[in-house]
Amino acid sequence: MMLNLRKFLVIKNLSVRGIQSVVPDSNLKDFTVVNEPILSYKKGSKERKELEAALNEAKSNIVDVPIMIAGEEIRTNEARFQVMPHDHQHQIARFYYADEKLLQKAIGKCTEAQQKWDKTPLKERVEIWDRAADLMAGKYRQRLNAATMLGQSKTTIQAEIDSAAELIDFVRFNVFFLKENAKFQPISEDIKVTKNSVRFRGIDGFVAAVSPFNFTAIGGNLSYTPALMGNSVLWKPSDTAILSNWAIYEIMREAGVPEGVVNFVPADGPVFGDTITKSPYLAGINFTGSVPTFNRLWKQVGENINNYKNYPKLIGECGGKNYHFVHPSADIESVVTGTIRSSFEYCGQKCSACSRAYIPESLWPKIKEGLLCERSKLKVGDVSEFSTFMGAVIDEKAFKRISSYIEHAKASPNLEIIGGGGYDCSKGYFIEPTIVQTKDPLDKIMVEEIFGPLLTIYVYADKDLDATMKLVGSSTQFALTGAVFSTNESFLKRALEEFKMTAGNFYINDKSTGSVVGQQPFGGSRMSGTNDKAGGPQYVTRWSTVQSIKETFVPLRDIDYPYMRE
Ligand SMILES: NC(=O)c1ccc[n+]([C@@H]2O[C@H](COP(=O)([O-])OP(=O)(O)OC[C@H]3O[C@@H](n4cnc5c(N)ncnc54)[C@H](O)[C@@H]3O)[C@@H](O)[C@H]2O)c1
Ligand SMILES: N[C@@H](CCC=O)C(=O)O
Repeated sequence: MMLNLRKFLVIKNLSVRGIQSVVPDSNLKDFTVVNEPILSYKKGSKERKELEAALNEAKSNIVDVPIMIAGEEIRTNEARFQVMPHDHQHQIARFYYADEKLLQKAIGKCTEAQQKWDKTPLKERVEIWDRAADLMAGKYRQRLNAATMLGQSKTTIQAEIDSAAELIDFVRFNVFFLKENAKFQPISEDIKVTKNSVRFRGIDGFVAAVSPFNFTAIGGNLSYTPALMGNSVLWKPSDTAILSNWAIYEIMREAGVPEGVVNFVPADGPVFGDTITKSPYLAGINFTGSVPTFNRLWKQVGENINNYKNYPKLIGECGGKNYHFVHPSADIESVVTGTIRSSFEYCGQKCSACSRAYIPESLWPKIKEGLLCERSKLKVGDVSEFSTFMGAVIDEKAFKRISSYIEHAKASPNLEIIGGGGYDCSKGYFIEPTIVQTKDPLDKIMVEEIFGPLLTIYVYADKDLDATMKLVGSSTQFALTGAVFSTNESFLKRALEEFKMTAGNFYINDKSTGSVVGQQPFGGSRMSGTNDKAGGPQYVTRWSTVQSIKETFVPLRDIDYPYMRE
């Protein structure tokens, strides 16, 4: 019996001998990337003139933004409008909600498109992304910035670092990281006998990208990075970032992303969440937003777990209660400048914004003086004016939430408003940059995410340094960003250990905001998110389902093992 079988194998394997590897190399040429430069917008500069023209154009139009499903433009009977937060009677975009039926249609088309898209060689995808980055950096830079400034109430510099630099960086660096990751191939001990390889595959099904209002770049990253890796996507933008997100969609289409690969589907949040989590084809959720929304989605996935074709991948980057911890040895000017910028740039609506600070009694008089002096110089108003430091908060809901904390501060005996505290929504949703001092380090104002221009300070007795350090990690459920200020090396070493689990992004003698793609990969731990580090090298691989392939070129001969014949 054994002999006969061997004979059979020998004959069969004659044809195996001549076969070469059938697994193609990725063929990605090597290259390096650098971060997109931030333009100056000085008076008379080319970029300033171009931005002014783009702002005028965007202000004088209401852009009609359809739902896009596999290239089909869809409009429903009920139109909605995006307004300028700093002038809420001024509409800049008209858009429509996809209802459950349209979302089901999008899921079908998207899942179908994935099959073809995943076969597109990496090289071709990389070329599309390269073209897109060039379009964003050149021809469409000011369209993106103007849409972000007017729609999300960002000042020139805040738009430039978001909808220009960070967005372009996401597009370029994710391609770079894909290429770097593709370089890794597993060990093949003798290539003439066996070749081992891995290849990236998209996930069969669809990925739901759900993006927040506060960063245009995040919308682009959440939707197009899964697409780069061979997935197809249903992108639900935020209602308050429609215009800038639509610009990204149009640019990616012009660069060559085929119809159906990313489908632009504004929708009511819960309707979207309920529909995608019910679908057996849900391959993943790429979410950035608040904790309650992500928790709801996660629970719904759990409830539907028996229905899916794949275990859906869940990425959720959520909120924060970010801190500045100041040691008695700190450089006062750095503390003041960093805290003002972190707490109040973009109205404190960066997930990384400082909203609680711990300051030693010995430095408090000088730091207080500095903070109040700098705060009083901040101009709040129309973001089209180049002297404006901050615009309005995003919408009425945010305005009410933030002003309720100001009212809480006014009413509480433990809290004192030492700067700002005013708010007015008659024209735009304006809230003054506000500084509160608290006697209670565990008051809700020091614990909950507020997401607005409100900084609370707890002044600690220098002798209570150790106990105060403990408060940083124990006060809140979040661990997104944090900063420590000190000129004492041994204290900094200690802080590095003690604060290890309190922040996914940790800063030493720098403000808690301003992460840069490729430089400070971004994400928080604990309830601040799954910490998949957008802008870092691993992020792209999260959106791939990798296949390992073993090819054997030498015939298999033996069923038994040598020791069995001894
Ligand atoms: N960690 C990070 O990287 C990061 C970055 C930016 C923003 N954020 C966080 O985002 C929040 C602010 O953004 P936001 O106000 O847009 O957050 P949000 O949670 O209100 O909304 C985020 C997105 O979810 C959608 N949504 C709402 N309910 C939904 C549901 N039931 N199912 C599916 N989608 C639903 C919204 O329409 C929006 O598109 C803050 O908490 C901030 O800290 C975190
Ligand atoms: N990249 C941003 C955070 C994004 C969240 O809003 C920063 O670090 O300032």
